[in-house]
Amino acid sequence: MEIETEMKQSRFGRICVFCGSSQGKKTSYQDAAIELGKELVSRNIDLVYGGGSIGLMGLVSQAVHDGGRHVIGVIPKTLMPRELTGETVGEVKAVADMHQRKAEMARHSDAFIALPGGYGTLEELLEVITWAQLGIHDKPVGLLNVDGYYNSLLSFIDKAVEEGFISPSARHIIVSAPTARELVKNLEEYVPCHESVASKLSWETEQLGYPQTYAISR
Ligand SMILES: CC(C)=CCNc1ncnc2c1ncn2[C@@H]1O[C@H](COP(=O)(O)O)[C@@H](O)[C@H]1O
Repeated sequence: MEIETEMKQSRFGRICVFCGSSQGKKTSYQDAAIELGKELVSRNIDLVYGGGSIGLMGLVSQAVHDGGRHVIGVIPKTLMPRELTGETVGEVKAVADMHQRKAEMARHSDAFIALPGGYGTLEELLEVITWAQLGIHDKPVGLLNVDGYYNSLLSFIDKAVEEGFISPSARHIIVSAPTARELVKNLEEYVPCHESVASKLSWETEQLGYPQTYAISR
């Protein structure tokens, strides 16, 4: 029988987490960030995130670090002073700006997960969904819908499908679940099925700075 602490096999080496630089008003958001960190640890997965110790970003990174997994914080030079974003646990990757930060976070990860957050989180989430739609990557994108926080976003996306602005196959890019355990399990089983407008290889150099021979997906 599988015991709770037993290490689960994962197809992912590293997952990038987008989340609020604030903690949110409900403790369930904070609990979910810690729970997600522990879920990654239990599956032997390392973390890539935006760096620093503020908000949910601090909670998830601390949980992964405390569990003994590697943490990479990708942080623009202008946000590096500790009084702005707090101390980053684990490895710090300094980048020139927010655009390079997102490319680096994507480049180093095998999947993406968004916890509750604000504009920054939404922007990061929608960008990796758009990149998946265009075929820049084929990495799974998960939404941790804690206490229905993202219900209205998911309804809006369904409306965009109904109104003909998002194709039904592109709707399936987003994998959502209410708990970290269910979400990571669903991401492990995810098979990309949307059609992309350009081959992955042709985008790798342009968007992610890869040489053509480098394989993004593991
Ligand atoms: C006032 C000040 C300098 C705050 C520092 N603020 C930040 N520090 C680190 N990452 C951030 C910050 N603001 C946005 N981000 C990025 O955007 C997301 C959080 O933005 P938000 O709180 O959801 O909108 C994170 O995933 C992170 O990658």
